[in-house]
Amino acid sequence: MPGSSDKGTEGPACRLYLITPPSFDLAAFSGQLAETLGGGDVACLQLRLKGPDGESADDADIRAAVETLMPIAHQHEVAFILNDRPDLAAELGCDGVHVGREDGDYKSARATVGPDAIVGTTCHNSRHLAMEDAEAGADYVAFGAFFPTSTKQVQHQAEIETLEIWSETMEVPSVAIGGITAENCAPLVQAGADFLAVIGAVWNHPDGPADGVKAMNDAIAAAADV
Ligand SMILES: Cc1ncc(COP(=O)(O)OP(=O)(O)O)c(N)n1
Ligand SMILES: Cc1ncsc1CCOP(=O)(O)O
Ligand SMILES: [Mg+2]
Repeated sequence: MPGSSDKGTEGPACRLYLITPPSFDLAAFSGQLAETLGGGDVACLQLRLKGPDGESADDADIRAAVETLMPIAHQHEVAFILNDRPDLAAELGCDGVHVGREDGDYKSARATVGPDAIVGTTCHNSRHLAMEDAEAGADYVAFGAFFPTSTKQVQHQAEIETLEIWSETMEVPSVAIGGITAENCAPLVQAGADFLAVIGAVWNHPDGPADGVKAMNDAIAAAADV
């Protein structure tokens, strides 16, 4: 993972993992994305075109979004990760892919995208699943949902203790997700999360998404400073 946890060495111990809004007008969103990524530190951007009920955009819309948005991410030195689709990630040259438990397993994602791409997996609240994927070679493991969210109908809640034990015992970076905001993120940072993945906290920020990035950066820095 880009700039992943440098606990005890240099650089931030926890960084922002930004996920796109569930839908957007591509022309308008590309300008907004550039402005947003200019708002502060973002480690990676995940393209996730998917509504709260799990309905995904069609392949043509995903392809068009990757072709337009990946260069913008790269101009800001932000890694570009595609949700759910190792096949399209490989075809389109994305930096990585995120796969959940219903998106095929880690090994087949890795076989599709190759050895150099980032592969992250959803592990809900399970250190067992995370350990299996980490040992198989996953670049990060994601735990969640930590807080209530209206962005996705979630079936699993995660506990801060899961993150704490993971960060004390394992080297593979962890991502925390689900209802995370600048106001509630401190315990996740202090539990050792390497990345905080957010949608609403940035895209629904009352002062706009660039301020949303800045607010998350400031909250992470403040929590890490305690
Ligand atoms: C970083 C990150 N973590 C978890 C998820 C959720 O993936 P999944 O469980 O497959 O659910 P969908 O996002 O596909 O609805 C994620 N996308 N990113
Ligand atoms: C994709 C996903 N997986 C678990 S919760 C969630 C939604 C995260 O969005 P938000 O940051 O708006 O709660
Ligand atoms: Mg998925």
